[in-house]
Amino acid sequence: MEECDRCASAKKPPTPALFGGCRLMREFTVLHDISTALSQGFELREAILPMFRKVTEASGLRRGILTVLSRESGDLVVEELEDDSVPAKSLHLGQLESGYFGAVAASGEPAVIPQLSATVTSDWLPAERDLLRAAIDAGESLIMVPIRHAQEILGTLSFTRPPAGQAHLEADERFLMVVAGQVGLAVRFRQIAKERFDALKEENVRLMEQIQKSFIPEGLIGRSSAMRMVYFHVDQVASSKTTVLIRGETGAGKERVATTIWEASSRKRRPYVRVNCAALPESIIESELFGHEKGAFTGALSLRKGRFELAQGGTIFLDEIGEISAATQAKLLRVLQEGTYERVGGTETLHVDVRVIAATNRNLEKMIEDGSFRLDLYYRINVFPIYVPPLRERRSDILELADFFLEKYARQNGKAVLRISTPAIDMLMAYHWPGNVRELENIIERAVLLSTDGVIHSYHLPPTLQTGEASNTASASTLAEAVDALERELIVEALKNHRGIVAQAARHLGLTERVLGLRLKKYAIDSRRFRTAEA
Ligand SMILES: Nc1ncnc2c1ncn2[C@@H]1O[C@H](COP(=O)(O)OP(=O)(O)OP(=O)(O)O)[C@@H](O)[C@H]1O
Repeated sequence: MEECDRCASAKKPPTPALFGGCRLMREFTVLHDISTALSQGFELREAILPMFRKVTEASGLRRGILTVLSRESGDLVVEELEDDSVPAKSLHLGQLESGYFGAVAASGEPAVIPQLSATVTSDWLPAERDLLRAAIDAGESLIMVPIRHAQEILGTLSFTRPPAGQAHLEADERFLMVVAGQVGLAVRFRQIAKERFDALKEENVRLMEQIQKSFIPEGLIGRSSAMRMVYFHVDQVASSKTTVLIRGETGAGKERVATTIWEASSRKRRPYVRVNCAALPESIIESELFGHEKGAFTGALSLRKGRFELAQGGTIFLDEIGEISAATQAKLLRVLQEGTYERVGGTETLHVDVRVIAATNRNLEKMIEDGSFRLDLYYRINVFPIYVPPLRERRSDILELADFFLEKYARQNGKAVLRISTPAIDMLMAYHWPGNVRELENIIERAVLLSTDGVIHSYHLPPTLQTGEASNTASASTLAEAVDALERELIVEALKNHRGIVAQAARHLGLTERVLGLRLKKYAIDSRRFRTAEA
């Protein structure tokens, strides 16, 4: 390798050719590789082991050892070492100043021992001797440098050098001091990251416990952890006047959540005004929201109060807020910022004290990018976002919701519908619910109306739910097979309802006992199975 300019101009031979050719140039390259290695991975190990490899490959040094002072116990601990014959993790080198490694860390000065075998004394800890046993036996040298970050000592970095290379220990020390500077940064960065990560983890556990214990608001069904998170947020925000933005797919329950917030708030006895921004034509939305003066436009025969005025002192729920026009966005922004507005066609400035809850299923961030939603309005409404998850992400809520709607619509329609059959439950569970809770509610309402025997069967559910597997008709590729599957289900249901008594089940199905017996044989149904089953 060629000399670098610095070696040549110094008019002295290049520093010893340990790296082959000019050591300075090689060191520079290696240091670059080392800093790249140290920036990898979240765990210290993922950075240190590649660093050891780079150093040993480039320099002929061996047996990298990293010790780090524990920030909790103050002990010096072997964090990583290259020689995997030594169980590093069990090596605690004790408090600073005990032993040889501790002395280097405490003094903050590097140390070089040219001949380990001749130097190890009783001052060394047994753990240190174990750590370097192979190097002592091989007559190697030890170069140890402190690791610092700013002025704080973090630990030590050491390598050994086989006997043949002992002439270069000074250059090794200088090189390792530079490496130690980079290692110090890497260690400190990961210590801080780990402490923050642990603190967040603890906070997370605490919050999850709180969420598990948190209240379940009346009228909101579902105990899935996703919904508990919603309840937790409702609980946190309800009593304040903070603007809330509820997000989620259509039918997921955003309006239900908004109503719950109002019900749980101190404004419960004050007005609650709902506005569906998507349902109002652009031409009238402003006058709907802010009212208009008499004669403001053709047809404005008298003064009309807007929804904000009607909600004075209470709460306004702006559903589908993503649908409002640019002009209305500007006016809304002013209301949110200053609490003032004028009626359409009016000059009098009105002051409002209204808590705003908004909801949308639109991607507002994308709308901001497109220029169809104002960023400043977004900041004003996105003060406390609550995300209502889609039903397919909280399947454990499906049955509870289905039972809730079953009871509601049975009561409303004066019907004694008591339960949902197992195949129907399977279908409800297997479906992907693009219309979310609203779709489930509509389906149960319809099924309650269709049911004649107090049970919701799979055939009471609409064809969109007939996913084959769920309705036990997965292999029903022909009409005959589908009919068989349905017949089988009806027979099983009848047997369940009549505790396995074939005569009663047959009567219920309008069959003779003999015909039902033949069917049981055909479908390999054992009626005795239902003797203890729930009626
Ligand atoms: N967790 C729930 N518990 C009980 N009923 C619910 C729940 N979630 C939703 N519902 C009911 O489902 C139906 C649809 O809910 P809601 O109108 O709140 O949905 P949404 O997200 O506001 O829909 P959209 O985006 O179409 O306005 C309503 O009848 C509502 O009462």
